[in-house]
Amino acid sequence: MDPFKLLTKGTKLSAKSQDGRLVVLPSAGPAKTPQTLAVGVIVPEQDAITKGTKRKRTTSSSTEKPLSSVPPQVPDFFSHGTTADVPIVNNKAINDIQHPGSTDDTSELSFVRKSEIECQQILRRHKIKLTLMKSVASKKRINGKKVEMVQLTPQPLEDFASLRSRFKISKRLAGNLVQLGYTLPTEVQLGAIPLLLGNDEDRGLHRLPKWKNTGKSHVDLLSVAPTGSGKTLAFLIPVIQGLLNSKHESSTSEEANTLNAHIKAIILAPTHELADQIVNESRKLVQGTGLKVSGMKKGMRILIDQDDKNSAGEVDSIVKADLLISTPMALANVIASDSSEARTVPSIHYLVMDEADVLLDPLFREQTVAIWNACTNPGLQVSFWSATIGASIENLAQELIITRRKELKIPSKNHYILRVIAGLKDSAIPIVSHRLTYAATEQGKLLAIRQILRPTGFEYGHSLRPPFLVFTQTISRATALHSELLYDIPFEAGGSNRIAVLHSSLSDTARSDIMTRFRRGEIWILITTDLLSRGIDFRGVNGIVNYDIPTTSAAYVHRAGRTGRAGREGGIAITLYTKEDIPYVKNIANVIAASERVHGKKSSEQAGESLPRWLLDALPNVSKKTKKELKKRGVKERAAGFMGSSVRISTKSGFQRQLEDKKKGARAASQKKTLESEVEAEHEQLGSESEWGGLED
Ligand SMILES: Nc1ncnc2c1ncn2[C@@H]1O[C@H](COP(=O)(O)OP(=O)(O)OP(=O)(O)O)[C@@H](O)[C@H]1O
Repeated sequence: MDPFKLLTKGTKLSAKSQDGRLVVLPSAGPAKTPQTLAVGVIVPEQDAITKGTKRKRTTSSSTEKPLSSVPPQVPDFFSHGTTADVPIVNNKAINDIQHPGSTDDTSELSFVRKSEIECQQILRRHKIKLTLMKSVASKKRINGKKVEMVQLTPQPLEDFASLRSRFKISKRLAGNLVQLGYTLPTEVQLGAIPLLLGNDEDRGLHRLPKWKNTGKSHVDLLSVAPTGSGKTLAFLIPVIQGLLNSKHESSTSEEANTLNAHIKAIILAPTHELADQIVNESRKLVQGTGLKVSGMKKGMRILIDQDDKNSAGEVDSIVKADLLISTPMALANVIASDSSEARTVPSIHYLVMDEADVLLDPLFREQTVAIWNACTNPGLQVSFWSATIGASIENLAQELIITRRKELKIPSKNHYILRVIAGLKDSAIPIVSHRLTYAATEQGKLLAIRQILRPTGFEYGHSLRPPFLVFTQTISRATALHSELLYDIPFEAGGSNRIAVLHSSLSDTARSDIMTRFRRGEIWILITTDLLSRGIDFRGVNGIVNYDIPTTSAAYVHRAGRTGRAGREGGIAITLYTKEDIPYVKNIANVIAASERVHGKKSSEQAGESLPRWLLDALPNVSKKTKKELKKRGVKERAAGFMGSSVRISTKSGFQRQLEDKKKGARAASQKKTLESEVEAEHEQLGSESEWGGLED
């Protein structure tokens, strides 16, 4: 049966294949656990999480129930925090958290610290590594020796319920987490939240030689964790709790009104789409807390000048929010264009950089650093988050932290730069099935994508079902591919309405309209550029197609990471490559091989994957120079402005095109000839008419 026809009838797909077998639907289905890296972990069942009863010992692979026992699942494409994705939660627990005093207060629960060995075991099982970074460690000269990096053992966060008992987070925030269905932290949350919310003992800093207990040390954090592993929540919980603490403190001081008009935290993200998504996530978490979250919009101002105050001493025209989320460009422009002399935002206590490697890439670096420099508060905590942070970006981040502190004369005593890594650094998500497919030519790629759209011998779990994303190298290629595929979806399945193109040349309104329609499931195939490759969380996306190869391995990691979110299995990442791509494709093959090794597939041939050992060996290595050029310009034959026809997106072959051009030329010539002869005839007629002289009265 045509999958499109099936989907138009509604989203209530039966989980049975044609032969009547029960099948696991791809990543649109609910995740068993958001923890994707753990081995031999005790995974509490949902009931056990909320009722505190049954526990089950299992491994990540053994958590899978046998196929026959998987209950039929209803794909709920793109649902965001709706019932299909949210585990069953205990209403009593919500009530306890939201209505203090009505029953036992969870904050009364005492937290028992684990021994260092127990902590080490948990961290090892979850593949979490915490390091005190070189820049600070070497300065401290531990035991008189210059140390490169020091490994720390923090107290991990094992469940969200302990956020109240351990860190005394607000009842509202804890209640919102329960209501949104968050019970079990993902690996990055398990490792990073205690570092940001806790004290030196939680961070493991107290075990450092020469450590002096001066209360809570100041930490800045670099965090590297796989795509879809919940980094957003890992930075939002500590920031929101920090804002609530400072709101509570300032409400008792005289400056309360003025202080409350100031923004205290900034989150930077590279695209509007990602910034909007973080705004939405934050708003859900701050509900009922009294905190205000704002996304940066045109015409907003953030700096406070005395002139801005009206007669009542209130501040007009200034965005009144505790947390501001923006792209670097929008915010840097606002700061630069402000009329006040200082152009600093001293009220900022938290600066979060999501997709930090892009924000510190030359493309955005100037704006990002300008914003950072404007944050002059000595207590500023800065954190960097991404699935890929290379060594050069790590070093740059440390350098910038240290230089800023020196310039502002902030003492470095008790200041630490920490790094948390979940899983294998800079690698592609292992629960996704990665396929590298040779398509030979552009024509081959078109045929391949058409086959993906209309698969023959369709089988659940093997073919890529809509909804999915298709990535191209440039805007013009995205547009060309869209026009080419526009009528490929059968009319009964919604036809051309089901396929759309999204890129940065579209207006903001058009972009957000397409995003909404894709999230709602109205659009099934979204053709885009790298604009959507980072951070965007479409829960129900079944896979991605790299129509054009990504130009860096990091880009591959992020594009592939749009599927397999929060532990959802069954996602597919297909990369089509042509003969032009062969010199560059080894990068991607290496990332895939590393990811499959993480997933325990020792030999991909054995595992039946599409990346056999011989291919990996046969592909040429990519030189550093080529990598650089590729990053800058992409595959040059596909770059904007390249005139060659061999890489044009079109079903027609060059020969066919030539024939058509010839025919067109001949038709035009014959039309011209006809026109000329008609004109001539007309002239002749006019001539004869003039000779005739017309009728006389
Ligand atoms: N503890 C959790 N339990 C269940 N789901 C979670 C948990 N934490 C986050 N999620 C869900 O996981 C999905 C991915 O989260 P998020 O967008 O924060 O990932 P990310 O690590 O930032 O990914 P990327 O690197 O692609 O930006 C979201 O839908 C989020 O709601």
